[in-house]
Amino acid sequence: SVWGYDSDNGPERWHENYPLAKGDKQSPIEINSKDVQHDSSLPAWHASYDPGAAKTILNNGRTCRVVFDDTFDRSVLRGGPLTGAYRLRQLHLHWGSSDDHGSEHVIDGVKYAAELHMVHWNPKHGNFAGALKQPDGVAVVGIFLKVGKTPKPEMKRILEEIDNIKTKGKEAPFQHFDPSILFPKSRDYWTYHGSFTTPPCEECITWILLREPIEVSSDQMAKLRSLSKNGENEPVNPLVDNWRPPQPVKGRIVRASFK
Ligand SMILES: NS(=O)(=O)c1ccco1
Ligand SMILES: [Zn+2]
Repeated sequence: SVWGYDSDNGPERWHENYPLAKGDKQSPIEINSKDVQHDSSLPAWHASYDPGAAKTILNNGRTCRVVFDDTFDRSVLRGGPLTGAYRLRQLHLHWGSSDDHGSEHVIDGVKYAAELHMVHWNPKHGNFAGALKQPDGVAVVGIFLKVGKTPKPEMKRILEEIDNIKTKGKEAPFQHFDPSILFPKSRDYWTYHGSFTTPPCEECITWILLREPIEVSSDQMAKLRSLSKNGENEPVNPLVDNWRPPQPVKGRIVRASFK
């Protein structure tokens, strides 16, 4: 059966069809501050996104994804650990069945309610498919979502669309959206080399994980959990717990831009 997050097709079995899943540079990982190397030479990262590049939002049965026009250098990420400008292709989220878990990366034992990924690729490799085969092919900015009392209004736009994409395969226009409004105040980040957290789990990602979580309300998390894995007119199967657990670090160095 197609890969997913259930007991019969979940992360423990992905390697049966996707051998890369057992590689030694897999993501996510657990980050322990005591093992992190502060690198004072790490530059700041910069995103310059064109709100006009946002196109659609869709439920693919595994996550809620916003897709951007990446046919030219329209919305790009540069700096930080990166060389060159990486094009924004899509953003999506991973979340739990309750507020106490849901993120993929775990920070000093802390699991956040959700984790938002902004996926960018390096145009020097021609196209996204080519970038997947390169160690410097893809850059993902990860933002943690923490449940609190002062939810960030910028998440509203995405969550308002949920009602239009309840079931698998549903898509809706999603335009005039600049995802940089989702960034927290601080630019502090951790970076390490890893993989896609979903099959085929290619090890082509420079991860840039923001230290400061953004806040969402418990109601907003409930909204996210109202998405379904199933298609219209199929038995309801809630889209929750679409996260891969931390993978072996295997001696990799995680650097921090901050002390
Ligand atoms: N979760 S992730 O960011 O590694 C991913 C999977 C597919 C595209 O992006
Ligand atoms: Zn992801």
